[in-house]
Amino acid sequence: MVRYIALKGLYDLEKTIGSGGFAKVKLATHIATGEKVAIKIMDKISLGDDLPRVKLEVQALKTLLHQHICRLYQVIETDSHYFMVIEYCSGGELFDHIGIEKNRLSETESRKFFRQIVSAVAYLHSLGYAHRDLKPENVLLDREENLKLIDFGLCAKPKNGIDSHLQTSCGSPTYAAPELILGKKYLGSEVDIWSMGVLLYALLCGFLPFDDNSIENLYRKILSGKYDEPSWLSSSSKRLIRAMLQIDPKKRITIQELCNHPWITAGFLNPVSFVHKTNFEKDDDVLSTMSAICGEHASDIWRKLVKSDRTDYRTATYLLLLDRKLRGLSLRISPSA
Ligand SMILES: O=C(Nc1ccc2c(c1)CNCC2)c1ccc(F)cc1
Repeated sequence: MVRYIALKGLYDLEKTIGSGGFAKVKLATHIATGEKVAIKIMDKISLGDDLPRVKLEVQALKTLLHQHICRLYQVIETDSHYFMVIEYCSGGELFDHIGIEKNRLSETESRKFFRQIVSAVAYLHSLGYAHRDLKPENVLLDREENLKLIDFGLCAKPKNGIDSHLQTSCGSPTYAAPELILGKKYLGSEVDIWSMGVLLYALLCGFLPFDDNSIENLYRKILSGKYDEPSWLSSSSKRLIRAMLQIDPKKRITIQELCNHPWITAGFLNPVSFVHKTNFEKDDDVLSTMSAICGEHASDIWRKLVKSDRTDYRTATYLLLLDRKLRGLSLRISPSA
């Protein structure tokens, strides 16, 4: 096992659970609490001019506190690497959960997951962010099958707010909106709606609305806006998918309309909503557990936490203990911490 000095005494690295373009994700144990975490390891050389994406993702994840967005616990930077310690999603990718045999979900199960995606994206947009890379690989499940969005490396927070235009072409074409692949100016909120339409279609159908091995054919299909509507789709599902996969972004359903759409609210008492959290709450049990071990007063620990940049080991320990408490587990911490 490759040893990283920067993690010594803090995290024990285990198996690799993902590897993308310039990042490798490894399962690890946070030594002080014994909790599992995912550590995204990026070496600065292979990052190249993608380096700003890391800072963007860190800034976004530090701000975003939502039950369906993967939590950032700690960031460690060395001369050669970045380590992002993120919430571990032991259920892996949602679409692996759908599995091969079933290959698609029922309307009810699709709705359960899709409402969680809509809640996370509505929260993102309310803070002026757009994800811009919504795709199955970025939708994971935790141990309780709660959905978690990851990979905010492409997210954007346009300086003049979510309604100002972006231009950078990014994300994978299969899930990209027509205006994005045409290189037009686009609104992050509108391209996220299109990508969520592709995700909803994949949940309900078990395959993609636009797919082709040749990039030109794929583009042609996306720009045509034509896709199959399998017989098993209800008319309400078809109406919602059509409203999301509108070629003209101005005709596309908005995130607010989506939260209240009849298909989304069917069987539920209320529209999709989200809580506007941007600061974590003070928890006295967690603070007293930490103070019992490290000898500092709980009030001092909290003061340092609030003043910190929220990406140090103390923050990770606090948040992981808070997660344990919210899961009804005992608050234990090993003395070596
Ligand atoms: O937990 C993550 N990935 C993960 C976890 C479990 C499994 C996988 C990925 C894939 N194989 C099945 C088990 C994860 C969490 C945060 C992140 F930014 C990137 C990845």
